[in-house]
Amino acid sequence: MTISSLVKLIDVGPRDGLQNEKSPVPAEVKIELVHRLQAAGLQEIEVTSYVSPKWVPQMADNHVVMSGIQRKAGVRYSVLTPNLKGFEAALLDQPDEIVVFGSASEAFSQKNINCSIAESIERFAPVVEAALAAGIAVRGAMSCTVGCPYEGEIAPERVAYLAGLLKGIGVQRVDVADTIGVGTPRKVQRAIEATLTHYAIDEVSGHFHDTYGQALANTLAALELGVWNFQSSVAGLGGCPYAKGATGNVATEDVVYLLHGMGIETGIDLDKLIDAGVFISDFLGRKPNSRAATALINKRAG
Ligand SMILES: CC(C)(COP(=O)([O-])OP(=O)([O-])OC[C@H]1O[C@@H](n2cnc3c(N)ncnc32)[C@H](O)[C@@H]1OP(=O)([O-])[O-])[C@@H](O)C(=O)NCCC(=O)NCCSC(=O)C[C@@](C)(O)CC(=O)[O-]
Repeated sequence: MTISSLVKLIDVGPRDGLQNEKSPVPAEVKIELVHRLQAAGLQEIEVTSYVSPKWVPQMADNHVVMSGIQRKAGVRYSVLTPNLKGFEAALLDQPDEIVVFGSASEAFSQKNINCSIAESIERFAPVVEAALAAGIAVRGAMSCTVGCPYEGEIAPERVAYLAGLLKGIGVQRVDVADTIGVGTPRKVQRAIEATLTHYAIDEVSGHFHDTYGQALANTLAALELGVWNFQSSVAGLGGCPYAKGATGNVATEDVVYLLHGMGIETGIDLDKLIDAGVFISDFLGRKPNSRAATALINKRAG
């Protein structure tokens, strides 16, 4: 398989990146982050989630954030919707894409969305149907495709099983997520290959957390299989509230540096992206968790 000469990145920083922050991040800051990401050339941004504010308080301002964004033509804004209640709320804010989020691990499904895998599919089915009827695209996030914080290693067959269930209810494309960042290249490739038994390569994206420093290697391994859609988080923000100890997604800056270094186009201006990462990191009172950003910031400082 040839490596694609073009890669599409979905920055999930405003959602996956910020959902785990303990102190509330004001809606204006989230909106400004989205504006900076789109100005840097991101064409897909995962903005927020319509989940229970009791479960994830940081995303309680979903409506304020979504309605406060000055949308840029050509940019796709996606949001997470776990059930019809979330979808109905999201619909008012007109996302371009909704994301239902399932898990290859039963235990993680219970901890994250309070139901079994089978029950999650029953909940997602009417959401998918309603979204497609409203002309909204549907993505499915598949958590724990290589490892689970509660069950340990996850076999590729379980990924194929989940992918098949999502395909069966009409989910158009899926993310192969290494939620806790335990994956290494061959394991990640097996999870992707399992997904490819139900989805075409153009419908599969990689979503790698960087807990063990493997996310860039895993990105390269996915590229080698022909994957050309990836999720990443500006400044390496994030973590999942139901995956203790897991760190953020791979930093978008690091992925862009890797891709541009390989001659792969992303449409992203790395300098502007770094500034977006500095903006949100300054607000959070820390340095961007990106090796490329740190190196280039030091270089700028001379
Ligand atoms: C899914 C539920 C809602 C089920 O939660 P539940 O308690 O089973 O739901 P319920 O239907 O019994 O409702 C309980 C209460 O929640 C309310 N409720 C019910 N649904 C909604 C909604 N959509 N929006 C707002 N409120 C809602 C509902 O109205 C009710 O309110 P009450 O009567 O108690 O006041 C809950 O478990 C939840 O919100 N979980 C949040 C999970 C989450 O956001 N996790 C993080 C994102 S996933 C992730 O990060 C992984 C990913 C995608 O990045 C990929 C990867 O790396 O793996």
